[in-house]
Amino acid sequence: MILQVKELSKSYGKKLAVNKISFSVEEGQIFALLGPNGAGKTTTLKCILGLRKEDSGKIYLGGTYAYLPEKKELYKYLTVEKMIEITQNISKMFRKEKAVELINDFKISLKEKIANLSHGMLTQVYISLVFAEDVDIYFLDEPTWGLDPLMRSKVIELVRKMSLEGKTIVYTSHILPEVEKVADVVAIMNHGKILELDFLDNLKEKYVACVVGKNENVEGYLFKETEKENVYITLKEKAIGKIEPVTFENIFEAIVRTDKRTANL
Ligand SMILES: Nc1ncnc2c1ncn2[C@@H]1O[C@H](COP(=O)(O)OP(=O)(O)OP(=O)(O)O)[C@@H](O)[C@H]1O
Repeated sequence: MILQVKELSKSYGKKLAVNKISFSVEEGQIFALLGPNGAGKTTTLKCILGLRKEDSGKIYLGGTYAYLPEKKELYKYLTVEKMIEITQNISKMFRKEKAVELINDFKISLKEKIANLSHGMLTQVYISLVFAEDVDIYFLDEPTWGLDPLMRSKVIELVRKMSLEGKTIVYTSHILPEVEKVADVVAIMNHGKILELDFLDNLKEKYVACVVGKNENVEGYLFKETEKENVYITLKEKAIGKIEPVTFENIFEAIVRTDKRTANL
């Protein structure tokens, strides 16, 4: 195990941003932390990286790491080339040739000023700088935010390649089809809690939708209501009535929309 988080909590004043969450990540795994805005994903990453001090809980991080923050900001008045040079001077693990190769792959000129890059291009430069670090674990906070579909695929391809090389990836995202393409394990967060944590394949396997009459009660997440029927998303063994398959998106939506306590799972 390369990362273990145990009972981590963090508040900002009265706001409980992360509420006793636990998970662990194995070497070489791609671990996706999912959840709607404000779920507590960034705070979790920041506590792991020591950028925020947790209120309670234990964190074990057993390797070198690099971090792609949610706010992708680089020094505006430098060129991409200068940015690479500076990064090389401050980081022992940085491989200049790798950064240049990745930036060339994204078809961005090394002579370009950071200020002239579009949001997507800036993200690509930042991702290249992060992946050029020869570390054990990469923490990526919304690495594909603001990228067009082609570029998103490219980044996801990179994530997969790094994982094949034995690197560990922990990343946050809102984009479920993309997560589905690449993640080994997913943790679904809402209101500071992890509501579901499993291998993606297990998760898709263990839930089904069941359609029951209005007066029937199912232990599960109420997903849809029609005049005559209710549709629940529930664990296979708890399902009654007419059973239908569900997509990962359905499962995510149901878990995030319904409070776990009312779901009785
Ligand atoms: N510096 C801060 N001061 C006060 N409250 C904060 C601060 N940072 C985050 N929060 C609050 O903590 C909660 C969790 O925020 P966090 O940024 O961790 O969520 P997130 O899941 O990363 O959201 P998003 O997907 O929108 O980036 C939110 O309610 C947010 O408003």
